[in-house]
Amino acid sequence: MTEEPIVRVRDLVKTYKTGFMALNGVSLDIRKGEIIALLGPNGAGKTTLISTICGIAVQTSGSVTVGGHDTRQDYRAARSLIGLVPQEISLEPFEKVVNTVRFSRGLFGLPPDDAYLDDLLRQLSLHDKRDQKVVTLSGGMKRRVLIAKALSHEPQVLFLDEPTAGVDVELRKDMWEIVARLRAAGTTIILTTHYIEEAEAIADRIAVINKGEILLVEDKTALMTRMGQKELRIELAEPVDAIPESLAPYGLDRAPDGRALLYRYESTGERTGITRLLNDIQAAGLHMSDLQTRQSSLEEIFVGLVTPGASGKAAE
Ligand SMILES: Nc1ncnc2c1ncn2[C@@H]1O[C@H](COP(=O)(O)OP(=O)(O)OP(=O)(O)O)[C@@H](O)[C@H]1O
Repeated sequence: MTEEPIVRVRDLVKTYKTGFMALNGVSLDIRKGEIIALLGPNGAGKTTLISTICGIAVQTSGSVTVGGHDTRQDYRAARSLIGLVPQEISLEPFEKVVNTVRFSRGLFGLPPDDAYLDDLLRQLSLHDKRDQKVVTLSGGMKRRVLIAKALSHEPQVLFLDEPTAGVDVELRKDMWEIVARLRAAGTTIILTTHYIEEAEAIADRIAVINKGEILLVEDKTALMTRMGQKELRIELAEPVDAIPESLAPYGLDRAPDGRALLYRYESTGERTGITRLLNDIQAAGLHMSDLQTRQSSLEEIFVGLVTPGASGKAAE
């Protein structure tokens, strides 16, 4: 039996006052306990989608339920299950870390629970900073405080809008570890990101959104296998000026220096044609010095999906 999704989005349309339709019929189920990454170019509608699910923006039509509660009819119950880490850092600079987190919890009408908050701060490696003023923290620590605030009322679902925008690589990896730990503790996580390697590193599922529409939602590994291509790089002992006519059917590319031939094939295909190609290369009188294969990255798949006219295959 499949479990009810923790977040259920149905036919969501959001038209702003300007008349701009930022969401055009989005439907999406988010499973309990997963990490789902929303990928999309600038202006695709990611923040609008998150804001609408969290009840910050009101949809024009369609519905959202969180834990079975409709976000319009039963806003408080739905919102109490959600933690939101916004894109912008918005913190009281002169407040102590622990107070700002306590305050967030209070906003949800929950009784104080310092044991929970201490535990949370520990989980986010913020415990030794609990009595420091926010203004004295580094940018990375401030982001952790935002996460602590978002989790202060013990929500089941955490939305992270661009959690690592503009942070350095080391901090980004720290953030990935935090996300992995939260997931292990049972939190469902929805994140938007511009960094495709971020989605590749931490998400279980990928949703690609473009121009207010969801283009696909798929298991990350399955997506990479289904849409990924492999490239075989055949290094040649002697450079060639042109690809021999007999090899034309393989659609090979020649490396700019003529020292390698590139062959692309479906990674899922049973017949890759490689054995025949290698025989034909030898028959054409070329000598190979090395072979390397490379799997296309999520980034290449993504660009193929959202760029008009790019890789016809991915746009199918
Ligand atoms: N309050 C608003 N009024 C009018 N248009 C808006 C409003 N907020 C967003 N938009 C427009 O809606 C579209 C989607 O914006 P949104 O912020 O959801 O995209 P996004 O995918 O989060 O983009 P980014 O990656 O740049 O953050 C954009 O074209 C944006 O200009």
